[in-house]
Amino acid sequence: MDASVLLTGAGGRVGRAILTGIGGAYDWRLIDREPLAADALPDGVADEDVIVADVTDERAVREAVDGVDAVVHLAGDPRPNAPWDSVLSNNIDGTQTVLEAAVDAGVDRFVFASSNHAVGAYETDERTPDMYRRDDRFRLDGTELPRPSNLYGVSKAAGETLGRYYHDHHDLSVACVRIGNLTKGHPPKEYERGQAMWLSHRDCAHLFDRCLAADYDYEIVYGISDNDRKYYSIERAREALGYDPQDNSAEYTFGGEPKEEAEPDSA
Ligand SMILES: NC(=O)C1=CN([C@@H]2O[C@H](COP(=O)(O)OP(=O)(O)OC[C@H]3O[C@@H](n4cnc5c(N)ncnc54)[C@H](O)[C@@H]3O)[C@@H](O)[C@H]2O)C=CC1
Ligand SMILES: O=C1O[C@H](COP(=O)(O)O)[C@@H](O)[C@H](O)[C@H]1O
Repeated sequence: MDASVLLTGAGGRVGRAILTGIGGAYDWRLIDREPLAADALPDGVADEDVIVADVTDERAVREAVDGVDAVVHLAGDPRPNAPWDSVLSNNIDGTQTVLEAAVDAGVDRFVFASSNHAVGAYETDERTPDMYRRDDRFRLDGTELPRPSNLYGVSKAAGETLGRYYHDHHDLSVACVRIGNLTKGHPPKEYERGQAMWLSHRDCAHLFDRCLAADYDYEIVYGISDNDRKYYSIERAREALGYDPQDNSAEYTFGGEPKEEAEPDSA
């Protein structure tokens, strides 16, 4: 029998990438505060498993987690410039509400959509733009302390810490994925930083699949493709989760077009 998974924020960009890639591999329950488009639903999801609710609504969340094996928690305000009242409610309170309900319901694992913005302040004037380039050796590996870029990044660091708390005190397996820049079809165009932290749709789906299948306690990993340009290590994701990404922004021009075979990367 397939594992049952609650996916929060199912109608968004990351949710759609996951459902397109691994929609057939799990029994899904989907929650989003916006109604989900019919074409966003994997085959076979029953109407009662598609829930329109806010993740700060404790009663709705408790009903939603009842009976699932795992939670993939994506719902939140994804804007790097989001104001404090929004990230406090949607991202921090929402994450705590889902975690508390998950442990009370006996859920085994929790996968949290963290962000590059939890560590954006490592990108100092001294390091940039060199760190975005192929031959630069600077790497963050997930063991460093958060250094958020903005209040949104603070909310993601808070989510990681909430995950740590619920893991330590309630024995919940928790994987925090510091997602880079998810872009469909090609890396972000003419954006060195974005190309260094590109996460393709198929690598995104595969990474979240590994988060749902591997055995771990508490992990913080980077969610990027195997880009030649990178300043995030993906070694921990490989080791702890069995992540094996297929895409690389170097296979595209700076403008985002697929390169001809054997065309060298100039950056
Ligand atoms: N797209 C990206 O490149 C990255 C995304 N992330 C994180 O991944 C998660 C998903 O991001 P995206 O799919 O890009 O955003 P999105 O805005 O496309 O999707 C978010 C979904 O969550 C829902 N939502 C928001 N607040 C909610 C609430 N309080 N209750 C219920 N549903 C709510 C929205 O209706 C939307 O469908 C976010 O937590 C974001 O911070 C992190 C790093 C990069
Ligand atoms: O966390 C996020 O990061 C990505 C990439 O950040 P950016 O500053 O390079 O745009 C962003 O696109 C996404 O909306 C956000 O949730």
